Amino acid sequence: MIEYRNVGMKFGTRVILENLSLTIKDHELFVLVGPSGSGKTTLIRMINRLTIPTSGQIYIDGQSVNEVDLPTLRLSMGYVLQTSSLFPNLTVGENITIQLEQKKVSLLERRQRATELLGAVGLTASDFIDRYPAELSGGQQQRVAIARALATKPQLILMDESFSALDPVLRSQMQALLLKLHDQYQMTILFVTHDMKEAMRLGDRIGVINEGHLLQVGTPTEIINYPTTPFVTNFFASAKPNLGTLPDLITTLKLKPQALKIVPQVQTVADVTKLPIKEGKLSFNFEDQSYQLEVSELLHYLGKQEQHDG
Ligand SMILES: Nc1ncnc2c1ncn2[C@@H]1O[C@H](COP(=O)(O)OP(=O)(O)OP(=O)(O)O)[C@@H](O)[C@H]1O
Repeated sequence: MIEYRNVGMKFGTRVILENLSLTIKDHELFVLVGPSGSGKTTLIRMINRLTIPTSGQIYIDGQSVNEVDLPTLRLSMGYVLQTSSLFPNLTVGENITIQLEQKKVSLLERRQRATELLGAVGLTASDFIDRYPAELSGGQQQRVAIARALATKPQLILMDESFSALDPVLRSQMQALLLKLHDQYQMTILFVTHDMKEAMRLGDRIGVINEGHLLQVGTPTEIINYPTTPFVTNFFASAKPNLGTLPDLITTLKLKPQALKIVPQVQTVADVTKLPIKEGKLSFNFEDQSYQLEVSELLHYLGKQEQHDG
């Protein structure tokens, strides 16, 4: 469990964070979301002591991070940044296992672990293990960075805008990969992003931060349905379609009609009754994403379309 207790941060006379308290539970994927400059990076860096708060304390499992010896603290967690932080002079395999080398794990074991981790992040070990970072695409580099963060089987992974530099398709694939890895390894993940849609997709819980103030903490459903401030309402307004609502479906259908089996089926209101619907929702997968569509919305849309066509 990670606890921020009354944390404050000033740079000179500028107050960046004031009296912020937050608890992140074991095993959860917690997303800290907020606009640029709101204090997200400052907060995440306090956990591995890259930034020292000017007031308050951070605790991991009840122990202040200040009390842990720095190399031990950093070795105990993975850290994935926005752009590749791989060492250019080391191969992919060496990059992944660098912390294991520090822990004096044998070369054979390191090689085995790198092979296993490359598989976990969707890269064929025989193709990638001996390549250098410059020989990889941006997306592949981020996969390797994630593999490296997993190498010591940490209980905690910090991710700071880790997918922000990727194009939308790759970003979506990486989000799906992260959800899969989280499911598989059950580590605690603190993920920082300024993208509300990414927050909605990834977060077990989301913390919304603006100008150094934590405005609301809740599940994606709570945040969308019960925003407690106008800022949260407005910030998430554009995130709604990505939850699988109708505009999202329509965009998807128009782009790739052949990819969705339901396309030819749904032309009129009557067609909806023939679809496999559970508890008022139509579920389907498309490009690694799961969509759930409220049937009432679909009917509403089709009703409008029929009127329009008529
Ligand atoms: N070393 C520093 N010295 C002075 N001001 C700083 C320093 N680091 C961060 N800040 C300021 O603190 C505020 C919060 O920065 P931070 O990087 O935490 O925001 P952020 O939410 O992560 O933004 P972004 O999404 O753009 O990375 C910003 O106004 C920034 O200018």
